[in-house]
Amino acid sequence: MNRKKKIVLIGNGMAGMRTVEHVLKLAPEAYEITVFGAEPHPNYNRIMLSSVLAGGADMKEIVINDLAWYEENKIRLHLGDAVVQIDTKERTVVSASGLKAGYDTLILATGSNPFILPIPGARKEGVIGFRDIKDCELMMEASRKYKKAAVIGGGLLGLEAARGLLHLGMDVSVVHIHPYLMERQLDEPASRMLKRELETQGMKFLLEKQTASIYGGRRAEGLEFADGSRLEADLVVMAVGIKPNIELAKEAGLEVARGIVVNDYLEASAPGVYAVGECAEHRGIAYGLVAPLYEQGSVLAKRLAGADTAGYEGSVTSTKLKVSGVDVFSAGYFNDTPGTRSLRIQDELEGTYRKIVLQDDRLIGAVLFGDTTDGPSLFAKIKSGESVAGKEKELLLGYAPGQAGAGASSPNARLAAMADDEIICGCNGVTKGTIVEAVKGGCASVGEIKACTKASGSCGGCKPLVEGLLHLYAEGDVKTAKEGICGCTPLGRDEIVASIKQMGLKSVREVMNVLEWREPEGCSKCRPALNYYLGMLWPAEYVDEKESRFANERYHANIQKDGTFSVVPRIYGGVTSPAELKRIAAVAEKYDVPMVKFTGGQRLDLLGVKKEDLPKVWEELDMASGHAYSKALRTVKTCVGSTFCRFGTQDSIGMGIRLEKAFERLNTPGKVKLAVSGCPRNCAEATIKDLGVVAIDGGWEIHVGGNGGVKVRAADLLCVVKTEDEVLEWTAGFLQHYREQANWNERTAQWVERVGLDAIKAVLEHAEERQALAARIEDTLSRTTDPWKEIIENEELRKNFEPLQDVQLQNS
Ligand SMILES: Cc1cc2nc3c(=O)[nH]c(=O)nc-3n(C[C@H](O)[C@H](O)[C@H](O)COP(=O)(O)OP(=O)(O)OC[C@H]3O[C@@H](n4cnc5c(N)ncnc54)[C@H](O)[C@@H]3O)c2cc1C
Ligand SMILES: NC(=O)c1ccc[n+]([C@@H]2O[C@H](COP(=O)([O-])OP(=O)(O)OC[C@H]3O[C@@H](n4cnc5c(N)ncnc54)[C@H](O)[C@@H]3O)[C@@H](O)[C@H]2O)c1
Ligand code: SF4
Ligand code: FES
Repeated sequence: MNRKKKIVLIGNGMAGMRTVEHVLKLAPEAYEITVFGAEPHPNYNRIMLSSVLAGGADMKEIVINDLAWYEENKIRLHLGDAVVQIDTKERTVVSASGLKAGYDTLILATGSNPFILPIPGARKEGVIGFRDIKDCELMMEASRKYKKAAVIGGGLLGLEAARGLLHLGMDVSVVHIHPYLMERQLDEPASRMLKRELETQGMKFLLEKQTASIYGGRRAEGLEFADGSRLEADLVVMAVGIKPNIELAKEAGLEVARGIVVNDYLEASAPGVYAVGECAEHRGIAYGLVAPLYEQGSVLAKRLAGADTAGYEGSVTSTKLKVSGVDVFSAGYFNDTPGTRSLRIQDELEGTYRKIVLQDDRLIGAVLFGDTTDGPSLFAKIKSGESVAGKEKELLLGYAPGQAGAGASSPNARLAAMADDEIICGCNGVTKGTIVEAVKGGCASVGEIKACTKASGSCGGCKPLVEGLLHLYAEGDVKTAKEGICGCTPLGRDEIVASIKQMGLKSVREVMNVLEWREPEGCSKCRPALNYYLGMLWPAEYVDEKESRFANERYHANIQKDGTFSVVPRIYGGVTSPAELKRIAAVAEKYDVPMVKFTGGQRLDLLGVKKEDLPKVWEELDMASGHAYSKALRTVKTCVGSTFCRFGTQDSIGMGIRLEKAFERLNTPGKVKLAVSGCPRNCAEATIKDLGVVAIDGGWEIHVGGNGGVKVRAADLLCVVKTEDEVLEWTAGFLQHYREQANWNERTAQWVERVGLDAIKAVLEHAEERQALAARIEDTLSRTTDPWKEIIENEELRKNFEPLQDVQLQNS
């Protein structure tokens, strides 16, 4: 059997992983792939950090490929483990943790580091760059404690950081060395308009200021400038440019200049070694924007997959500032220099500015402020280098002279006039033609177009244009177009569930075929959702489709960032015994479990278990699965209650254990946490749980829809009952109603908020309906088995836990 060739990728960032994605598409079986990432996160969209800071996205939304994706694609991923040495003769790399990996092909995609001004005080606490999740978190944390922020650098990054800090409630001053902002992208009039707009948003500016030092104690307290003046600041963000990260390559003896020197096929100076992204220098240029880096990745992937490809010839770039309420676009050479001529138009009333720069009848640059709709078509003309002789005014005005009015200059008219091969999404290289085709093929929302074409999936700057094309070319009213559960279907959850019921559809594949899924294989959003709906509707017949579940649910353990797993056995009501504790301790010792920890839900977590040890660990623990990895009933937290507590009015432990034993193994749309408190002092924090039971004199209160996570929500009081049996019946009714009505992946807090407590009460207060729901949940529960036990007893299933044989990686 032929040995698969090995790719080692250093740098789990945007350019490197885009290259790997392409290779997997073009030649899925050709390589064993190992990825080292210095950051402790899976591949994420760095561009979106600005939006995270400005409150437009959350960290979860910016993940491009989650850990399950790596697992599914058999990529060996080492997170938080930087490569520290490359031996280009032996063709090996060594990581900080001492791992040694051999390669046939090595891809360096180490990106850049922020440039930190070498001034006194630059290493003080509170002085940071803005490059990664860690920086973003530091800024968010600082904004909770401090008030004054200074951003050094009035370029794209500095202004986006400043906008984010304003959103976080800080008083923000931008310190810029030049007389006007974004001088690398804008001419002076556009820059002045930009400054005025940002000032109205609350940003302050100190222009032509050179920072000489940062003063303060251990933490920064302010900036001192070369002219002797000072600015107070508790947080200093340096955004004065970037430096390609080339140290590793340099030490390995590769040719470097500003970046790692590569040829048109991204080859570095040693055999089998390539570089892509910001760390690479091609024909003297190291780029700092994703579009050219993705172009490089595409060429390299084709090369590695053995597909025909022309070499990479360099890129003309365009930029768009991602600050809400401000539309700025810049492309090519926008300054007036000898041999160029420029045309400009400024409308102070409308707050718009347009400038085009020409050389020898060709368009070589453009700046737009206020309305950037024409950015893509101007950029296309710059890239094509075609003659625009006689069309200069048309380009400047956005319509042919004499055609003004009658909507000739409206964004729609301009979108309609664009040629099919004009690029709409620069980040992902998607043309107008591709988007129109997707719309005509049935994509009915920006989300669906993104899923089909990737357009608008990176910086989001092209979203208004994508939306414009959608409105222009969709057949029927887009506003009433349904938001499907994902890009594979225009159908919503309710329509899908109703069709499954009415047509008696019994498998994921059948649903996709009958309901005419656009993507025959579905995606990671719809497959698990369909698997859930089918299991919920047909508890007796439906056989759970393991491959439609996420990696955690397939392995019945939570995958950790180093590739090991965490094991949480079920400890009913949080009550254990010396014998059980001894067994857990013995297993932890035998399998070298690096950490045993109490969870927030009063359970024990064995962290760092190797995949191949999981079945043995479960077997020797001889305890039920705690389902800490799945959308299911997790824990029932209890307080001491009347058994020992002098305030307790009821037996909260006994009630908690009854509930946990009654509903364990139950699949639910989102995870479900319960708690029981023995009196209104509520020590078990029952009112921030999906369902919380609180004892009162002579009965129990049942609260629902609580959440203690990112968005805290206090639960709503559903009812007050007298007996434990009634608690059981109402809980059964509530959980089954949630199972039947909520969207997959929707927690009770979101569901209760969406449908309203009154609507839920109206159903559950009806005794017959409540009992019917309880009967249905009982039927489902009677068919469940413990997943750990199932694997322990089944040799075939145990094989899934054998170590991957196909990747060779040894400790040095
Ligand atoms: C806040 C922000 C907003 C931005 N907005 C835009 C935008 O709107 N449009 C745009 O086009 N561009 C934007 N950019 C720039 C864009 O994000 C970068 O050009 C792009 O991420 C570079 O990709 P890369 O893969 O070369 O580097 P990166 O994405 O930085 O990835 C490199 C990775 O390699 C890792 N690494 C480094 N050394 C090692 C080692 N020895 N071993 C293992 N791993 C290592 C790093 O930790 C990093 O995770 C923005 C950048 C930032 C910071
Ligand atoms: N929307 C976008 O496209 C976007 C957003 C953020 C970042 N990025 C990219 O990320 C990278 C980093 O961005 P950046 O803005 O740091 O780099 P940059 O090099 O584009 O801008 C740095 C700015 O800092 C100023 N500066 C330099 N020294 C200074 C000093 N001592 N005091 C005050 N100002 C000083 C410069 O005049 C310049 O305007 C770039 O490649 C950029 O293209 C792009
Ligand atoms: S909630 Fe009441 S019964 Fe339970 S531990 Fe607290 S004080 Fe005691
Ligand atoms: S231009 Fe950045 S996502 Fe389309």
